[in-house]
Amino acid sequence: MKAHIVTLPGDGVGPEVTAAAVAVLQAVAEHYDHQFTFEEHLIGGCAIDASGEPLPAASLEACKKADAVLLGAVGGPKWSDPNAKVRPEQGLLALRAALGVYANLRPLQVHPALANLSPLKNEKLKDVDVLFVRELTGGAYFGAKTRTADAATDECRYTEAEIERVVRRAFALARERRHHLTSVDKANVLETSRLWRNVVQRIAPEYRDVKVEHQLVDSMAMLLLTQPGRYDVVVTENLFGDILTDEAAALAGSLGLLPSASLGDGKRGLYEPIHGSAPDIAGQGVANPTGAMLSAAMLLRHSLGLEEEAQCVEAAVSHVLAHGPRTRDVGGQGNTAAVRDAVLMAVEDHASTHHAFFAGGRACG
Ligand SMILES: NC(=O)c1ccc[n+]([C@@H]2O[C@H](COP(=O)([O-])OP(=O)(O)OC[C@H]3O[C@@H](n4cnc5c(N)ncnc54)[C@H](O)[C@@H]3O)[C@@H](O)[C@H]2O)c1
Ligand SMILES: CC(C)[C@H](C(=O)O)[C@@H](O)C(=O)O
Ligand SMILES: [Mg+2]
Repeated sequence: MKAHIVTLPGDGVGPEVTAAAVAVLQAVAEHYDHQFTFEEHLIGGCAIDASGEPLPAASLEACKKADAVLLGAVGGPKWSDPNAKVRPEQGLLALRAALGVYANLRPLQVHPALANLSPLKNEKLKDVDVLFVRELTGGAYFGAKTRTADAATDECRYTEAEIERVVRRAFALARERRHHLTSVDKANVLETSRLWRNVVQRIAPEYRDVKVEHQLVDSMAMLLLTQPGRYDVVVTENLFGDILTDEAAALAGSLGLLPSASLGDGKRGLYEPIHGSAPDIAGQGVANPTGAMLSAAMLLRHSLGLEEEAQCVEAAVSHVLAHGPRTRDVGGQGNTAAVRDAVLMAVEDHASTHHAFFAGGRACG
């Protein structure tokens, strides 16, 4: 198939991990006879430096015309002055809003080879398989903001329609998985959370085969660490989802491991690892590219409908996590390039094993 992919490497380690993810997509194209074209654009701090804007019009226009968008990370100390008029993160938020990608899927699994890195020893970590569905285009991130000399506000606003579309997406995903949905809110305090809970309760009867539970976000933060194996799909609002998924990354062993897919109503999606620009390691070539490469797998699955190819990339990444090389955040000494090259070889192995075995079929892994 033909697909046009816009890449937005961004800042810090963003370009380092995005290059690895693009290499994986190029390997998939080569081994499965697809034609993927790539077009790189600016976003974030590098875009501010070049044009004064965190999301230049040319970048947004290119994303709107693409089949999928692959993003690295934005931000860094150079642009983090709290009094700055323009910030890299505004570019990312504007892009998510403009693409209408309201459902941010963030899967969490714990690779058996990394279980020793997890803070949990008492849980069967191999049973951990959680899909977070984070609302991505509403809440405090997008509400009105005010600032006076000695006070500031961030309005947290949700409409029923905004809640309903992401909750329906989460129910549908629960149906494809283990039929269990946990809705996380702060309904004991926040009006937006009471509306959120009302919407979940109203919709639930349409999905009788899905068991629903409500959990307050503070206790959820604790339960995620003590009983992660009991969760299937977890749906929550924007800010809670941001925080809980970095916590989830600690369970997996590193923030560098987790991917994400941001989806709207169409096929086009925005794919990015959940981590940031990691200024403390940027430029050293040691960033873990796993989250970015698994985001590329999600791109193949959700925007291009290439499930077998997605599974091939996931199997290749899993193979390399098991056998190395690994980056130092996950206990290894390998650099980004070494991990990338090992994954590329594993993709080739999987693809060619399959072709030899099935004489031209396309399954892999
Ligand atoms: N999607 C995004 O673009 C995104 C996401 C989160 C943070 N940010 C931005 O990134 C900047 C830095 O934020 P932060 O330091 O709080 O979070 P961060 O995710 O950049 O880094 C947190 C810690 O995790 C480590 N880490 C992150 N990614 C890694 C990887 N791939 N491999 C190995 N280690 C990795 C870092 O070295 C650091 O120690 C901020 O400007 C923030 O706004 C951007
Ligand atoms: C950089 C920032 C705006 C972003 C968010 O909070 O959504 C990041 O933390 C993420 O998780 O993608
Ligand atoms: Mg975050």
